[in-house]
Amino acid sequence: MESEPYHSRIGQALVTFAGEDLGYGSQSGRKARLDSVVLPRLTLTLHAGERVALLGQSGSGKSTLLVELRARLAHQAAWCPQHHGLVPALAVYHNIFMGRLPEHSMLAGLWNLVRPLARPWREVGELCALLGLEGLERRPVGQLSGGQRQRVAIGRALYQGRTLFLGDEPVASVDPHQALRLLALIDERHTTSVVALHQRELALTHFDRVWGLRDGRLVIDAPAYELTLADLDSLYPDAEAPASSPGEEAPAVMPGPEALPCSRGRP
Ligand SMILES: Nc1ncnc2c1ncn2[C@@H]1O[C@H](COP(=O)(O)OP(=O)(O)OP(=O)(O)O)[C@@H](O)[C@H]1O
Repeated sequence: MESEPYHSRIGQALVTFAGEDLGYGSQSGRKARLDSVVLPRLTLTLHAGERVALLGQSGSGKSTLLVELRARLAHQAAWCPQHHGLVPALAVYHNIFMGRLPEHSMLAGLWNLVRPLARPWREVGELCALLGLEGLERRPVGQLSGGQRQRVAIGRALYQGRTLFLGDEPVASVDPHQALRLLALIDERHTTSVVALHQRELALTHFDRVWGLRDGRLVIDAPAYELTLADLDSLYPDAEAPASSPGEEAPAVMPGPEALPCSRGRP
């Protein structure tokens, strides 16, 4: 994937965690309290120009880290969440258009719901063509396949037009060829990205840097060219464990209404 050597693309630090606790808590008045720490004493830096693969087994804290990055990067970052956050009853066009909703007036937003505006219609159509969604612009998202929905969610993030991309498993439901094409599209339109994924090979071949989480710790923070698949295997201690018995499912992560991602500095 290399267009320009990694080191020459790296710019200034965009976000630094210096021994901070990341986890979930609650808000009382203006005070945030951290009730459960997922990533204690996290130390890492994201630099401009880096393409980072974020790995770790389920529950290791990838989403927790991404949500905190998003909070710190505010409007610089396009966001593609794990569960897509699409509105099933609305058409593909409207779901992608929502990426820029905050930039439009309330009236333009409402008008566009009834009758798409010419310019966004053209822009979204172009994006749909790139994403392999051409001809589906008017179809409600609830009538799409899982992979198509995933591409709509990526389309909405691309439509935000930011320089930085944060994706929580954005290529989990597509085939390996599509995954490569989508990652290339994300790279083309963003100078910096952090992408959670489970495809270890992709992490090594497509990204500059790998962050690996295990047992609440960042155990890998290294350039991809220094790593091997065996290094990444060490992030998945359960890989050899016997499969769970039928009917025994991993607990779903269901954030309670009062639980808020938050962090606590620890100098
Ligand atoms: N809202 C919340 N409140 C409290 N704990 C939470 C909340 N969301 C997640 N957790 C816990 O934080 C830990 C890390 O979860 P997180 O979703 O960050 O993991 P993940 O690596 O993204 O997992 P997956 O690959 O399954 O998406 C888990 O133990 C989870 O149960």
